[in-house]
Amino acid sequence: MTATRVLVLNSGSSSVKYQLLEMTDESRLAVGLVERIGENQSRLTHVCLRRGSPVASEGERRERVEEFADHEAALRAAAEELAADGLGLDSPGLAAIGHRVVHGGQWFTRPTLVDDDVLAEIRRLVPVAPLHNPANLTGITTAQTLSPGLPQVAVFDTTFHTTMPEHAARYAIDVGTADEHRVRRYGFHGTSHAYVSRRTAELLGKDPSEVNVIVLHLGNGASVSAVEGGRCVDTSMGLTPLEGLVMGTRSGDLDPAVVFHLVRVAGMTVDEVDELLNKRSGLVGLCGDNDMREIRRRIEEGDERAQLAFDIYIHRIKKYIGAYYAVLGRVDAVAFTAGVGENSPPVREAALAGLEGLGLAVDPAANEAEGPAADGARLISSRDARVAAAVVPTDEELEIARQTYALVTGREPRQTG
Ligand SMILES: Nc1ncnc2c1ncn2[C@@H]1O[C@H](COP(=O)(O)OP(=O)(O)O)[C@@H](O)[C@H]1O
Ligand SMILES: CC(=O)OP(=O)(O)O
Ligand SMILES: [Mg+2]
Repeated sequence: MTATRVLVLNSGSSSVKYQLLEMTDESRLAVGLVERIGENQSRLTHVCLRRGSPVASEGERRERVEEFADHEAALRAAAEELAADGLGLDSPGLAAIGHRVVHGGQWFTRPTLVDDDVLAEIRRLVPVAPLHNPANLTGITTAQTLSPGLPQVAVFDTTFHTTMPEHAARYAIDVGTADEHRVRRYGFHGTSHAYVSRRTAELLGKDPSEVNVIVLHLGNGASVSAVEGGRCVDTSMGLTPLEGLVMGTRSGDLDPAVVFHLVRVAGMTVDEVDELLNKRSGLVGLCGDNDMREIRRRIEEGDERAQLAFDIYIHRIKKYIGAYYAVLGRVDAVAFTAGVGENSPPVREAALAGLEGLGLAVDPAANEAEGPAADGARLISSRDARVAAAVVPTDEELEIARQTYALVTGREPRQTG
């Protein structure tokens, strides 16, 4: 049996998303999610879409609610579910496992076959991606144990941003100190920004090299990037995934002196400030909820705290659209993606409201409608808008699978959407 399948693991701080793909036609054989890892009511949801052997029926959805104490336990459970469908990690059809790795520093400019040196480098970057890289490492080492000898490929969030020019990547601090400690802007969600900017070009009927796109990746973590002819020229996240937009639990941009103030005047430790800015800020810090659905529901009921949190969130997005418009000079499209970007018409409407002077205008009916394309990608701008606005669902897993399969087979990755 030729090995043409790729398992993709996207390990987040408290969840693992996984997908098994058949790369000859890019179909999904199984998808799953383990949420609330480390809590006593973790939940595993597994859907088998095509049988590997006659055990489970197609489209069967299974759920397990139990305690998965850590990412290793979660991955072992996911592997059991795959095995129950005859799609186990030891099946001969599996060509490789592709891992999303959030921080790859400056050096990983392409997907990389994992060896001990690569693992050591990902470990060295833990201090600058404390919510993500430890989970990514556990994902890789557990997969190595469960499928010894199988190629493990790391696909980095930072890679797409390594094309940023020096004037966008450097902070204006002492050069010697910055270089010694590798303090610079790396950017994240790169796999998503790459995929969505290409898919947006395709939606406009153009080659990626011809279009300039502002991509708004609005998930729990959120970032925006300026993509010029297919290359990233600026992005809102920096040394860590804390800079930039207001996020579910992270503050995004603030005056760095806020940190000194909280340490010196409020008597907080550096670790306490770190926890405040990463976990108790953003939407949750402002109004107690980080889920945009719940925030919109509260706004409908007249809740003022939820309204203010929403307004701050939108104001920051607008500032970045303006900034990246200036960086790019000419913009062909603004694309919304990830959980909030794909599913929240009020966010898209508010983010582009009042930007008619920049050539941006939303068609209210299109903004509410479902997309005609199979993947849901669609234009939401009004006819007279000079700059397109689009909803483009991201597919980090497909992109990681393509990169992984290309690396192990020695072929170029597919470039469509
Ligand atoms: N139907 C919806 N309407 C508004 N927001 C939504 C909807 N579905 C999901 N979201 C938002 O998307 C977020 C998750 O986005 P996602 O891209 O999956 O994040 P992550 O990959 O960081 O876990 C949720 O926290 C919620 O705020
Ligand atoms: C880098 C980052 O913020 O990732 P996520 O949105 O998955 O938390
Ligand atoms: Mg995400």
